[in-house]
Amino acid sequence: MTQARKLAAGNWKMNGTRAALAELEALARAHPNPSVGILICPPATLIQTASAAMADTPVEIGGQDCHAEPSGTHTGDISAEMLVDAGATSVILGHSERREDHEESSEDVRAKAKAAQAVGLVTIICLGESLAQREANNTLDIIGGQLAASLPDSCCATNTVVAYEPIWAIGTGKVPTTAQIDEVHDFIRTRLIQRFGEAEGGGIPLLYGGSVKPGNAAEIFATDNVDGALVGGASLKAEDFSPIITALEGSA
Ligand SMILES: O=C[C@H](O)COP(=O)(O)O
Repeated sequence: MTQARKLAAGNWKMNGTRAALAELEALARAHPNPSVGILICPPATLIQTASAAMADTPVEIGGQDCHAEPSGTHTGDISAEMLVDAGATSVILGHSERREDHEESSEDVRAKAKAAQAVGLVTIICLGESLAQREANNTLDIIGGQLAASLPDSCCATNTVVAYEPIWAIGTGKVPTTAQIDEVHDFIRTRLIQRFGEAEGGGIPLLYGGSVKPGNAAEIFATDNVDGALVGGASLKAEDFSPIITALEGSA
């Protein structure tokens, strides 16, 4: 049985304009007193408005990336301090779409995580294997390598969340079996405890991400060492994300 806190996190990716804030309002109305954490990571343009709109609600707002440097000549980038200034409490780092689109390495992710944790952000660090890597039976090697290199030594139960997102399950409707999720989450938990100790490593929430929907959430949340989800497409509409939150609240 996991000792980590539970979290339902939504990653809006490059979706949403101000009109989408109505979905946040609806989500907050549906969950005035949730027993799990609720986080939405909208595009950067909406962080300040969204955090102001959610100020008196349990819904927290996060970023989708940050730069490793605090300031400087980095056109188009956003620092961790800027996210905090805009009202973010968390930041997603190392999502496979950033690792691929922006050629981010695990070392880049670790530098960003250090910068984010230094200003008080919770870092949601993403790991995941490709279909080719899974089919070659390399999943645990890949995940182990990404985990070791992406997490700085400053990680602990209160400033870190790890999200396992098999790349082949993202936005595809394909979901691993619960046995496959269980194997990877158990492996990550064991490595976290080996590195950070029972209290800290055992307390870091482990999220599953990849085609989580209202119809499969309860089964996924019943899996050992699954403390929540990082949800893409189904987090864009309150009517889809709300039952996922409710399923997490109902999980043991
Ligand atoms: O960050 C979220 C993941 O990439 C999952 O996306 P998805 O729920 O649309 O498959």
